[in-house]
Amino acid sequence: MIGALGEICAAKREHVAACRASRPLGVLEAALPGAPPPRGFARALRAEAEAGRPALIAEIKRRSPSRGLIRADFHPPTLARAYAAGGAACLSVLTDCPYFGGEIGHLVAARGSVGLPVLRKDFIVDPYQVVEARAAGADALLLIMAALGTGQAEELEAAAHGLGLDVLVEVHGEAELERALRLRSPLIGVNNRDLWSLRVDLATTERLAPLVPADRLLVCESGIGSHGDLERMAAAGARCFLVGEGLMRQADVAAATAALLGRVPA
Ligand SMILES: O=P(O)(O)OC[C@@H](O)[C@@H](O)c1c[nH]c2ccccc12
Repeated sequence: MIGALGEICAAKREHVAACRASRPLGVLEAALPGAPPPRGFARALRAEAEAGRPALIAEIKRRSPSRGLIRADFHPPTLARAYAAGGAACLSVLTDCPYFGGEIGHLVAARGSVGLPVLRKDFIVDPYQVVEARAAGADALLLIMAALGTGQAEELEAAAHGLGLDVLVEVHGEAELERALRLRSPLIGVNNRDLWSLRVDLATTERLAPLVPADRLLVCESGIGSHGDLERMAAAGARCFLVGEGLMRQADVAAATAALLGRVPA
């Protein structure tokens, strides 16, 4: 693999090897019974969508390879509470370190300060990371089809489901969507950002939404900056929305979240 995604996944494999050496899988597994029970990530999204409200997954994201530093004033528990106050249905927390400035501790801290279900947002390439996610209290994780073979994705999904984690399966093209639909997860994320070139185009969701079967829940990801963008994506058929930068750049995160959802005048 070449490009941004290839580089990140190669670095991730090395990182996982180092983690495994310092904290063997058996140690992580021993921590699982002490982890807080899963909160039902897919269930929370479905409840919002069925009530006719846009279901927001609000993301805690310090930096990114394409945008550099996004938020200097970065305190995950405060951000989690602001998102909950603004009306988010779920949280997403970046736990990748070198590229996104995250760490697993951010997820633990954010989750501990609110009652919302939390997605571990990372580049999951190894079953070790699935156990690590659940041991830290994650309620769901992301699988990126562009980074995984179908068999590998199936194996990681089975591991996640086996631990009670929900899975958001991410695609950004027709071939990836076709492979994603062979998995069991009801949550299909269409990423408007191409993870190879890092370019964002909301038309990606418009192109792929008609190809997502009605029994799956479509999550529109990336590049949503306003309530108008959200309405455009809703018109394309999305009922769930994953938003990071557009909210992370605002001084008043709770007010910005409510405005994005159209709960107060924008
Ligand atoms: O900050 P944005 O443009 O609102 O995007 C959020 C989220 O979709 C994005 O962070 C993301 C989607 N899929 C990913 C995979 C890895 C890292 C990051 C992502």
